[in-house]
Amino acid sequence: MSTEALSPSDLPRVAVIGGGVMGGTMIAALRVAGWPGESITVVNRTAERSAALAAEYQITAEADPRAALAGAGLVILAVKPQQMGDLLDAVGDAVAPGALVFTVAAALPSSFYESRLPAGTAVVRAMPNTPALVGAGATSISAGAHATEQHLLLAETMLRSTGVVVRVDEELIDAVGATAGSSPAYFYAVVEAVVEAGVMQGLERETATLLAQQTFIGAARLLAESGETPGELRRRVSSPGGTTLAALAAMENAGLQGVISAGMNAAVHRSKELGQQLAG
Ligand SMILES: NC(=O)C1=CN([C@@H]2O[C@H](COP(=O)(O)OP(=O)(O)OC[C@H]3O[C@@H](n4cnc5c(N)ncnc54)[C@H](O)[C@@H]3O)[C@@H](O)[C@H]2O)C=CC1
Ligand SMILES: O=C(O)[C@@H]1CCC=N1
Repeated sequence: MSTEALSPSDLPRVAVIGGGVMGGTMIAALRVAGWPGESITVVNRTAERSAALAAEYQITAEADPRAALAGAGLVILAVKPQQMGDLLDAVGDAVAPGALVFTVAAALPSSFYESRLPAGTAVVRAMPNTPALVGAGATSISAGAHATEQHLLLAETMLRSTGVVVRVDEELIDAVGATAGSSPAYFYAVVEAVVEAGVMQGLERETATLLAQQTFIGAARLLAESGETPGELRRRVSSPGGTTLAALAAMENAGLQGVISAGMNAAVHRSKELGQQLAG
């Protein structure tokens, strides 16, 4: 399965099981990467969502996961970790010989899949994030026991339109989840907090929202396009004896770094806890 040389007609048929936020994002990635719509089948618990994805991406919606899995060389699993065991117990035996199983679920180790799939099935675990939908994602991939370089290349081919992709050892995937998978939510929470504080300082909510959103988008673009470190860009905002240093000192006194570390520790802890609970 060499991916660099694959033409669209050679790309494996794909079954996407779970068409929610991340399943939809992966379908978008496949289409941008060149997979023809007719080679992609989505199975979702609610038929309305499958039909909406089928219409948006010109793919096939299927109610029966076994029918979708038949002949699929790439299987994308995008259900919640709590839903994965039941799914694999019900249809894992229908995964075609030689297929790559690509999973985006947090918490569950590749051994969880390998023990529920036909012997020797290749598994690649990914930890994507929602900005993948706009080509600005940050995703890690990790090989399971039977996944080869060719399988990782296939995963990278699929993800190439989604932003940055890094390979990590599976033992680090919980750290990636805390750093990248969950991070968009921290960011949105900070934007919300800045808007609330701006309103408390007297701004109209609409004005505070416009200013905060544009500022964060602009700051992110400057970080991406200037080539400077976050520290250097922070210093350029912080005039000696000025307002920004007063704000940053007050935030640090209130425990900014500690709050972020505590949040990320909680994300890693929850992932390990969930993995242990579900793996039994
Ligand atoms: N949302 C995010 O930012 C990220 C999510 N993930 C992972 O992606 C996975 C999916 O998460 P979301 O897309 O956010 O959840 P979601 O709830 O939006 O999507 C899950 C979908 O799976 C469907 N589903 C459940 N059981 C099914 C079954 N047996 N057969 C077919 N469809 C079934 C549900 O109807 C739902 O549409 C999770 O395992 C999560 O850990 C990973 C990284 C980031
Ligand atoms: O919240 C979650 O469990 C998933 C994994 C990373 C982002 N969303």
